[in-house]
Amino acid sequence: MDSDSDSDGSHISATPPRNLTPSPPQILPKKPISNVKQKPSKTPHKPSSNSSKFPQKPPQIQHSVRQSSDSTLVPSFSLPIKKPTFNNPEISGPNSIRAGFCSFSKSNSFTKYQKNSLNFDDSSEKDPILRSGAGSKPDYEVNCENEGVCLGSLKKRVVRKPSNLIGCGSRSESSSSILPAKKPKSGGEGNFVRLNINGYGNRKFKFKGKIRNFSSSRRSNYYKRSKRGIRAKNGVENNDEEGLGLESNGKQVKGESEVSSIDAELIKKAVLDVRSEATDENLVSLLKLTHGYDSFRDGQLEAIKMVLSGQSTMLVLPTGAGKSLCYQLPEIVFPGITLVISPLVALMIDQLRQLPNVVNGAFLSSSQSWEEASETLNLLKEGSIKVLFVSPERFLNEEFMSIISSCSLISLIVIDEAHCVSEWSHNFRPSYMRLRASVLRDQLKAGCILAMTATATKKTLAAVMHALDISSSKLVKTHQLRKKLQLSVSLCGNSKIKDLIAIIKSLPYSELKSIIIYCKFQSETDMISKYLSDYNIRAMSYHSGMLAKDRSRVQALFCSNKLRVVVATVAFGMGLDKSDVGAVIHYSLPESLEEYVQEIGRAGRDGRLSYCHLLFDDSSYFRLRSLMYSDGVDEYAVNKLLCEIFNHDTRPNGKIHSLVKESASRRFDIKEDTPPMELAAKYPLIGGILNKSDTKHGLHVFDIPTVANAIGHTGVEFLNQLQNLKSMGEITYELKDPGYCYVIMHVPEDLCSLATQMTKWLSEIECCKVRKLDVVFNAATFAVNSCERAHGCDVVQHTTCLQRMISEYFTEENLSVYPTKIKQNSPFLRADIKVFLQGSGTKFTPRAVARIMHGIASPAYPSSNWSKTHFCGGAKNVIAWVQLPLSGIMVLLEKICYSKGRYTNVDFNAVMEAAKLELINFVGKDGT
Ligand SMILES: Nc1ncnc2c1ncn2[C@@H]1O[C@H](COP(=O)(O)OP(=O)(O)OP(=O)(O)O)[C@@H](O)[C@H]1O
Repeated sequence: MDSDSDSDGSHISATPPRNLTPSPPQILPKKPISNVKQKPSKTPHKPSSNSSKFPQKPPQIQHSVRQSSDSTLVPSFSLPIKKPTFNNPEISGPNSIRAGFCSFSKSNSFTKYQKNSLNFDDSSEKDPILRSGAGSKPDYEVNCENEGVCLGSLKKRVVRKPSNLIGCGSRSESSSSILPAKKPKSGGEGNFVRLNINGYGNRKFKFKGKIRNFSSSRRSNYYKRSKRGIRAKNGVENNDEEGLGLESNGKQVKGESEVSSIDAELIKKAVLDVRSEATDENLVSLLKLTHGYDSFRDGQLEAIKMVLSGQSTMLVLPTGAGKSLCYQLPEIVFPGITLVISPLVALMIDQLRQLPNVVNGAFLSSSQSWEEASETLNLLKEGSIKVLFVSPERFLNEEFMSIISSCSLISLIVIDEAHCVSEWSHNFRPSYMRLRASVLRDQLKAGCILAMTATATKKTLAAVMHALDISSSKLVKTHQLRKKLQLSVSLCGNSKIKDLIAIIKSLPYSELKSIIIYCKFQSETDMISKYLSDYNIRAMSYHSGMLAKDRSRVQALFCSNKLRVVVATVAFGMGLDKSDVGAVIHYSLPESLEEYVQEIGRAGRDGRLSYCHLLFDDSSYFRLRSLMYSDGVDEYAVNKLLCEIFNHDTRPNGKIHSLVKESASRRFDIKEDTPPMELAAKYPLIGGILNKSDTKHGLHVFDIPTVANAIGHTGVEFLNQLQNLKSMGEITYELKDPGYCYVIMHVPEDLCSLATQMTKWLSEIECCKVRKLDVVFNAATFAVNSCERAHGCDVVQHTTCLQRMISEYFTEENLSVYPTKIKQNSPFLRADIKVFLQGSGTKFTPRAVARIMHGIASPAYPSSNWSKTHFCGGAKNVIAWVQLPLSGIMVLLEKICYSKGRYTNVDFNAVMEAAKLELINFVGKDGT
């Protein structure tokens, strides 16, 4: 499975693998039939077993259908990073790089905006907010001026640093004066990975791409937008039907001209007023001056007041409800810095852009060169940065921790996407585990913690609040879904893709100018976007397998309304603040209600009525459910791993030891990252490297010209692609013997019981993920089959019942309301396992057998070995003549049928149990 994460850090544990066999694509005509038109019928389509349940014309909708926004408008989101291209370093000499394949370090370019700053020197003693929320370093100053509050030069432009590529001299001029005395070590983060090109010496890659002046583009955007803003205030263009205080485009961009029109003295006074008394009135005045909004939205004021009074707060607001404001306002009022921990560089960039212009912001991510990271840290030490966005991986870096804790007063630590702290969330990230109250409060002396999320169940919230030591009374939570999202569901007929076309061609979708379609697999996105284009629906795909520049292009086209439909994997949408997305269609079942709520939350951020449709079917649910088990481990494997880690003879205490990742992954059948061969199938560049490289100690050493020539790339293209793969987290290079390094401090007394505990914990996480998928499927099934079709629900529209189920799920953690469709046994299962074991001479664990029966590959039992057995199945082409509807034309259809595994509809655990019994019979002992 394609996890498609563009995240900046470690993989989520127990997440399906990147590159498993995709689900079966739908039958596609070789040539589109342009004259086949979908006529919307007058009456709702009657559900039938073999046709789409989606009516050609949906039932009456009370609200007017949204129109596209003015296409001449400036995009509400423009990508600030333009990947620099290399000045062609024509590769002529024997230049070689050592490339080790691993994927724990994900790379992203460094961008830093310096903005006009707001500085303080008020005495904290006089000030209740400074006393309560400011931590324990009252002597701290941030560029103090004589006046209590001062604004930086209003004319100062936002400076955008050129992107850091691969540490080959792309450091900006200005950074030279503030280089740290010591080059940071790569440490535990895998950062600062550098390309070692023998023979280049000091030769620099020049920054060839034009450095876009972010400031000037923002300024011109502002001029265009501010007109709308004014009109909105006059009521001409205010479409805020919810009365949430939304501007017409849901967003007001701050430009310098706007700041310059504001009297700095007013902001200064407003800040001082809030500091002395954080009343509603004082806060609204400050909000208006800094952000231009007239009022707060639901939950904002309550959260801001708590934070300003130094009380750590858990904030749960729906996507697009305005969580960022809840730290943006306090950060202006607080004297010290605000650290915002954010999981994705894309999110950091977006949030950096949204900072009010009076605040200096920067970000640090694990992919920066040490020069750039040092530069930011130096600015931080100088007190020139008020808000710092950091990746959670930073908190694993001792050097960062010691710098940050020694140099700055940290008034506030914000944890964005805080559900990632909990292993019970839909998106647990091990790097978030370090974020504990003990680290944030005791080590960093943070004055206050603000944890924010849009999607967290009761169990997840409890875990997050426990980890961050937030009292249960400090939870600010509003309804889980924004109003005005119309939810509908349909069970697919024979052809899912045709159902999709029917939906898009019928009202209200046919009138919408901005639609996102979510798919599970990368190949699906390409296939569907092509299909839609063939039907004259302007669509493009977006997934993490694409080059960064292509992804940026798709996003920019979409945001400027030049592209109507984006067909994307989960990789699309984080940090996307496009207000006028009219619809989100799920072509694949989301893995959890959390994922569903996040993704539909990208529609209708402008407060207008928007549409969300979920298409589902049994077979893709079974397939997804199987894939949920692809990362799990056996107790047997955990035990073996622990024995190797704590081997007394070869690994004495107190010394650094390592475990080579790839071989360990294979030996213990524990999923590591995408293996090179799988990458090669996906990326020709990797195939070229594998063909032309010498392998030494697990590293691939190769000569750039040879490989670049072999695959028909120029040197620049080659290096760009290499960088791109690094930024996607697929590869790193110049790593020596990539492995896990560790020091044994204390050998656990009983490795066996530790292994049991660890396996139990991992399997609970696995079960939790499976149950989340079951809940989505059951909710969809209930809507289609059992909903009473009252209170606004009908054949397809299920806003009321889905909203009720979502709300129940998030408040009650009600995971098993409806019986699952998965079978607990099959009459032939044991016999099939027996035949399989007799026909293979390899040793298996019950999990390995169950995986094969479910068609899932694993490191020790790759699909190349087992996919041809009839238990696992394999890819094959089916060609058939099919008559097109309404035309009488016969067309040749080609369908690639992918392996599904014979027993995907039988519960994985039940298959494991059966395998265990057969293994006992077969080898005479318990499953080994
Ligand atoms: N009080 C307000 N009045 C009007 N607009 C607001 C207000 N607060 C926030 N906004 C706007 O709402 C939009 C969404 O805000 P923001 O990005 O903070 O949402 P979010 O809750 O963080 O969403 P997500 O979970 O998707 O990241 C932004 O364009 C922001 O400027």
